[in-house]
Amino acid sequence: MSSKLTFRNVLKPENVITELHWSDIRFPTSLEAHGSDAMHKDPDYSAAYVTIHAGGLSLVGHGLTFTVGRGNEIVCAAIKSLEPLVVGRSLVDIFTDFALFWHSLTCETQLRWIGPEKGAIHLAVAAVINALWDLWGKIECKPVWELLSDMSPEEIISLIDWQYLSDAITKDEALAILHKQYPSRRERIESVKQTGYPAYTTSAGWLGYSNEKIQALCREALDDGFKMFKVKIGQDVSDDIRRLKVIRKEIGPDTPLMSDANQRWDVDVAISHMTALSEFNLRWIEEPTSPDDILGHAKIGRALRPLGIGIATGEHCHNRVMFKQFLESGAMDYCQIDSCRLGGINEIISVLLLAAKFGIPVCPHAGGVGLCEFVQHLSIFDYVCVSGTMEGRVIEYVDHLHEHFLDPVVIKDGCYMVPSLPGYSGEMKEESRAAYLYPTGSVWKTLLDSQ
Ligand SMILES: C[C@H](O)[C@@H](O)[C@@H](O)[C@H](O)C(=O)O
Ligand SMILES: [Mg+2]
Repeated sequence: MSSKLTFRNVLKPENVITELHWSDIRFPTSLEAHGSDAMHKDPDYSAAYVTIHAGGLSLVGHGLTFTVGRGNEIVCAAIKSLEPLVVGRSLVDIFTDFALFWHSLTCETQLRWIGPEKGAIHLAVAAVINALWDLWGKIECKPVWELLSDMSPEEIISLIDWQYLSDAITKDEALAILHKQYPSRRERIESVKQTGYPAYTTSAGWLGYSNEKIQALCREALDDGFKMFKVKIGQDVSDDIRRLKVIRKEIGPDTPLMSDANQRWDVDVAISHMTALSEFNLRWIEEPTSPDDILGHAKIGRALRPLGIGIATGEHCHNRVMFKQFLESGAMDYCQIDSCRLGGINEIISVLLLAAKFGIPVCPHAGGVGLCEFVQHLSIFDYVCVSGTMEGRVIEYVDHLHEHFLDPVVIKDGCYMVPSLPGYSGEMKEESRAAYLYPTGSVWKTLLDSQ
């Protein structure tokens, strides 16, 4: 079979991208400490939001990348710099050789200097690529997980830029992983439609919440059917012990509980701090130290695994090359892909395949705006086409800002229900985009005037 994608649907050569728009949308979540952690005390969950229009098409692609506030200024400027690489391109050309187009964004000979494939420019790539996947799903009338799950193994691997991967995974190995799961895809689609995909909630455990708020939110989450929780830690040991006691009292000693330090510690401090918390039966410590410190994570992992604590990381992992090193060196027990930090689905698929090869479960990061909406598609695809299992896997859930989306996630009994509308589920309501536009939208006008 050819590795180039063939069109099942209606695209024509004249469907050329005519407009790429970006806007700076921010939600004042810091007012109530939603999303707060040991390093980000005042996050305003924000989206550098992109729309893509093409000639002869009424459908519009919507995408975003996530920041926690002022970073939006820089990411929006980076999206603007990508505009000449996107406008004027034909959709048929993009989708028939998506890897080539992806490479043209990440390897543009002047822009690549400020990456390559990391930081603001890569977040901007993610916003554009997310919008293109949304558009593709809408054109093919399928939710993105289904668009992907209807592709042959050869088509799937044609989406990936294979540069820098061959020492860890070859195309043949990737094909073998995908072919192994191919015959049983239908059974898994039926099963995930019935049961949904398990979620854990972080919403009860933000660092800035009082004891009373944590208690109330734990009870609410248990009533809603959540069976797994995550808590923010990392200030000082005694404060963490206080918070962990409150949570354990509410959820019981055995309910899976994960912890997240958001890069707070030096390596040795991480080991001693987590050793002091070992009585709380924590399944993982997430981002214990600098997200770039692969050897440091490996060292922490060696010290904490005997205590039953695994290492989770990935939400700040720049690209497939870093994931390759984390996975190959045994520095990661849970692989937390981020839908907006990696350069969109094309790069994420390569990480899913690496994780499958190294036998590490993928548990996506979703603590942000729109991230839950995106990552559900990725985990369902992983289950159907790549890993073939939900064993040890769980998707993060945060209970914030879903009301602003046209196709928000649906959680039942602690599980994500399979999305059914065409696209990537990240389209924000027009009125929300207008109200939260920074700094001129009505919500910000009122807030800024009152300060
Ligand atoms: C500032 C943000 O809320 C982070 O704390 C959040 O993404 C977090 O790391 C998470 O794992 O959900
Ligand atoms: Mg985290």
